[in-house]
Amino acid sequence: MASFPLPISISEVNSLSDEQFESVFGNVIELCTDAAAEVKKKRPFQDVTALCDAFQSYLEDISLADKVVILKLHPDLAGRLAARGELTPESAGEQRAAGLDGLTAEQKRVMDESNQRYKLKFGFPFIICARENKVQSIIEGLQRRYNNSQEQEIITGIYEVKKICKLRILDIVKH
Ligand SMILES: NC(=O)N[C@H]1NC(=O)NC1=O
Repeated sequence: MASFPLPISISEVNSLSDEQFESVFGNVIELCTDAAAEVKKKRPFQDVTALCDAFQSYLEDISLADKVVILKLHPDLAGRLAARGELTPESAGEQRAAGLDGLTAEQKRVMDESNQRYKLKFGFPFIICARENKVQSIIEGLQRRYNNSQEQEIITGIYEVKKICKLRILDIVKH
């Protein structure tokens, strides 16, 4: 991670070395360092919106197969990695913000079963921007979206990844 205090200004973003840029933005899309490696080539950015747009374009322009790879990089919400304390700091903070670290036994059972069922149907985890939700809306979304088609869920999953990405960038860059 960065060896300087965050947040940083857009001009500081533009002055980072390639290596620093990849380190600072390497997890704005969960575990997807390729995105930062591509986006760094688009510098300079005029403002934080332009930087966010570049990551969003990356997510739009990749193939369907690569979109699925990105969805698969995400941890389950309130899943095994969370229980083991092995989430990335970003994901841990987001899951905490939604209240997922304080589930009742019944909520945990429903989450586990619904996550499992969803993953079995689609082949990738259920993804939602946790910071924009609370436990109840996450459980509802998980159950409602199970009825969607594969194609719809790839689109919706990537849409949620874009929201997660934007909030992570706004934690890093002054705006
Ligand atoms: N599965 C899933 O949605 N995970 C992600 N959501 C979020 O807000 N942070 C994550 O890691």
